[in-house]
Amino acid sequence: MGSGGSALGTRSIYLDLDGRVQQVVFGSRCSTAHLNDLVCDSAGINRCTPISLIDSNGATVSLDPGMPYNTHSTPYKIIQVGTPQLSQRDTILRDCLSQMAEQIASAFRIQEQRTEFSSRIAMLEKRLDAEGLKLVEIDKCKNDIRALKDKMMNCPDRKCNSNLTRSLSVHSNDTRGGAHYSANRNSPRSMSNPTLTMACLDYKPRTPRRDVPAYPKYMLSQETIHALKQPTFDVWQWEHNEMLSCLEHMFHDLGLVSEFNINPITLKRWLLAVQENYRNNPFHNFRHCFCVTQMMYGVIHHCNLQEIFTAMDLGILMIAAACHDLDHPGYNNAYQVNARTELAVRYNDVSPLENHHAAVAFHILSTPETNILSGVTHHAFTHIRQGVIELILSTDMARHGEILASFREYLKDFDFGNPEHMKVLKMMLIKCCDISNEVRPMEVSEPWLDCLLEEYFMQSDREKQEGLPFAAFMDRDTVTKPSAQIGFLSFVLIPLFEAVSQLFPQMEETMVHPLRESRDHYQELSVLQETLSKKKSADKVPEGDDAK
Ligand SMILES: Nc1nc2c(ncn2[C@@H]2O[C@H](COP(=O)(O)O)[C@@H](O)[C@H]2O)c(=O)[nH]1
Ligand SMILES: [Mg+2]
Ligand SMILES: [Zn+2]
Repeated sequence: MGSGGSALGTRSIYLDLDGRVQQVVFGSRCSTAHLNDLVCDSAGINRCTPISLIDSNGATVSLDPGMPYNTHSTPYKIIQVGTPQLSQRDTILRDCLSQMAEQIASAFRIQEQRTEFSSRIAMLEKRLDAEGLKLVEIDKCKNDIRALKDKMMNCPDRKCNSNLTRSLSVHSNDTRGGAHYSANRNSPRSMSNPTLTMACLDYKPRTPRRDVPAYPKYMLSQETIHALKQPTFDVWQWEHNEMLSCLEHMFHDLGLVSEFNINPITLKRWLLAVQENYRNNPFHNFRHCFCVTQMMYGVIHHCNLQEIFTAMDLGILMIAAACHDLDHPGYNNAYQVNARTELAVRYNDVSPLENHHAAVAFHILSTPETNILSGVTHHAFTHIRQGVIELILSTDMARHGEILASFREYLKDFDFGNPEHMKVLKMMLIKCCDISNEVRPMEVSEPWLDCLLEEYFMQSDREKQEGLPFAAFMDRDTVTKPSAQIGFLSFVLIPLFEAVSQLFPQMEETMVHPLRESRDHYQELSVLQETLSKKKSADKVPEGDDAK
């Protein structure tokens, strides 16, 4: 083998690169690493690739500056012996590149996932569409959740826009000491949600969340006891627990507790259950239940109904009044029918709400702890049940004309001994109490109108949103207080009370007169509003038009 040395201190080796011979020249003081790089560069392979040289005899030659020389005719072959060993810089570069690659891949994966999610959502939407109403139901749920949140913020069961002064009082220890009922304005049932009721075909009434402790006997002041019997009673000044105490007093006072052999604790539990099964709708809430029952109690005293009705009938009137709007969802029968809710489907569009109120009433009475009728005979229970159902069903205003017409017929020769006459009289009485807000003083009745319109507007807003028919009298764009009341007073309330007052003339002064006054008030208000709006339009006429 000849020496690859030179006078300049350089050396050279020959490489066989796929049959082509290449000379590599390097300095005599070149490092092994540098020589490695030179060989790799000549062969066009990565400098990091571990290589070995093989001589013409097949022997391995170590790659270092002192390696044996060779000639053009005995070139070394290059063998790659492993994966490249990376320099630190290359390692960093490789890591960066692999991270970038990973990110690009994951971006692609995200895109793929997005596409997959989109198609899955589209599939679900298709399925929901295919299942028709369910999509609407889900929307309703969402709206209801929104409405519930609004309601929680606004505390709806309240006295609307009214600032009444306390004219009546409750003895300080009768309800507020905690030993009695606790106020429960914002119970979790505070939702206007027909969907939830509708979804629950086997309605389970709420049971009182607290048991009734042994408590000191309630003490209503004499003033309150007296005021409770009047239609002028200020129903806005009482907390729920106070209203419960008042209701309790009424049942005791009418002798129903002894007549029905009611355990006083069971009465308290029943009242709590009734309260808890009213929702916090703007209008159809526990306070409305209280108003109707208090008016019934007032009418019983005012018209001496104890003389013409049995205790059982009085019980039927009072229980029906307290239960007549149980679990009202805040949307009327027209909505139930048009929206084809579960209630409408369940009751074949026939008074779905009233049927539901009655069913809830008897669910409550089917629970031993809240069954105020557990002490009566089987026969008496059946009679009371029939009477209460009849009365609650008669509160459907769709039956107003029919019931009033029957009563007018019987009035021609009214017979207090005729069960059919008495049944229709009871229907008339609960109907009167149900819509009696306008009988009350203006400062009590007007906030109720605000509440009623609030509930109406909620319904028509929803009907518009759901593409359902909506009633003009519920439309916020057209209704005013006078427009809501003049017709209702003239054609519904006054004729109704006038008919009953033919049997009980004492109602003329206490109830029919206030109704006429209210009608006159709203008629005056209507004229005033019209004049004002005409003046407003006139003021808007441009000056140039005046000159004409
Ligand atoms: N325009 C008015 N409508 C009234 C008023 N008070 C009651 N009503 C309507 O009657 C029903 C009564 O049935 P309910 O069992 O639902 O309470 C009520 O829904 C209203 O539609 C009134 O003062 N003005
Ligand atoms: Mg009702
Ligand atoms: Zn009612």
